[in-house]
Amino acid sequence: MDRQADRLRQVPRQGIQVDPVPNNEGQYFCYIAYDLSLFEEGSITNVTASIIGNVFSFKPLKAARLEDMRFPAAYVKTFAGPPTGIIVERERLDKFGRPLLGATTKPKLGLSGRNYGRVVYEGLKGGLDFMKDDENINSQPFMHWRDRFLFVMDAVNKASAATGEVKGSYLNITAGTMEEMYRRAEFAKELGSVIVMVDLVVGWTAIQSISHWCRQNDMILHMHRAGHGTYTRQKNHGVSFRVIAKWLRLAGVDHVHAGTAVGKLEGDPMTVQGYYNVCRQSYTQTDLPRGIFFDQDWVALRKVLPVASGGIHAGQMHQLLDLFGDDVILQFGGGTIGHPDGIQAGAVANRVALESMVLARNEGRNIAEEGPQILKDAAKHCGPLRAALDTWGEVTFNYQSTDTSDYTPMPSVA
Ligand SMILES: O=C(COP(=O)(O)O)[C@H](O)[C@H](O)COP(=O)(O)O
Ligand SMILES: [Mg+2]
Repeated sequence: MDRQADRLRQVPRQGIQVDPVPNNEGQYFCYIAYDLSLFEEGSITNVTASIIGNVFSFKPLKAARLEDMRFPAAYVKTFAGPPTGIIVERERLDKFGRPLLGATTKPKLGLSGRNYGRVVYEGLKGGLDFMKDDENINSQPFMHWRDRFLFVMDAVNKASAATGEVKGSYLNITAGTMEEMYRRAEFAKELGSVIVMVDLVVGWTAIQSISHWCRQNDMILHMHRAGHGTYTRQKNHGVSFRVIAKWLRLAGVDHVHAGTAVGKLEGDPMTVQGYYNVCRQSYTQTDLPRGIFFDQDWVALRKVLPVASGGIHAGQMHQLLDLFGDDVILQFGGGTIGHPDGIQAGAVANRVALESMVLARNEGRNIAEEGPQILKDAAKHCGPLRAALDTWGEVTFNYQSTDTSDYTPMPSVA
């Protein structure tokens, strides 16, 4: 890594530089610096058409992977960025000093609007801050979008009244046309929702358009990265998610799914922390163990709140808090709704697990090591947490083992 860092310092500000010697996998690192005037200001669509438009299909190229990008401050300044940002979101929600808690409503397909609303109410009443539509919940024959919005907002209002807390549910406005997305967004606003959601598959122009709408309407924008795995997962071809995260911050989303490290979906801890840093730092420094190749000045662009979601449960609370800190949404779908005593009990278990862990951390305890005991102690006074730990068990996965094999040092070119 040191040699690679030395190498990075020599990267030119213009032109192409290819390492003369391949790494152990027979791959070459290549650095390309483009002239700023080749890009339209404020358009991720234009950036992507240029950077990944044709290159990846060239015949002589067996495979290529875009690992990272650095944007000059002058170009960053041409984007509006997240419409709300972490600071304003926390103020609007009146929630500070802890991660936010959410859950994806399950089963993802098949519920009627009324039954869907019941799940939302149970989760929020039990202590979650947010519930969330799943990525492919749009407007299907079993539940039209308007019915979903009405039943969900009824649940949000009732749960807010019952708990005295600000609550929300990400209403997925993803649709086949922009006109329809705006129609759904307007209705969400009319009903008093604080947040709307779109899927990454809507495309960059649609993301930037809806981001502008959110900015004009004081609405939080949640982004589900549906589909990203088709081009981010293969380590020798495609685009790293850290680049997608950078594009999304520029394009302007408030939340983005960025991985869990300890859940059911791929992503090692250090690399996932790198994605989080890109989302929520003011200035991201080169950090090769976390896959960050370049310094990036975000020039006062607001911060994106990363979302940890995908097969996580209360028994992993210490790991999640230790890995990601406070500025994150911890989203337990099956880990709430699959609770043996019901959805509300699942939400109570997650809220109690989170608050006990935050309290222990604030008292100076080492939660990474003492976490399982802290959870067991909290469960003595909380039946739902006890049942959750009995159901999903002790955590055995060693999240500190870090696979950095993707970033084998480049050979020296001295
Ligand atoms: O439905 C879920 C998670 O449900 P559950 O909590 O029941 O596993 C989401 O679509 C995943 O978060 C997507 O993955 P990612 O967040 O990595 O994009
Ligand atoms: Mg999902």
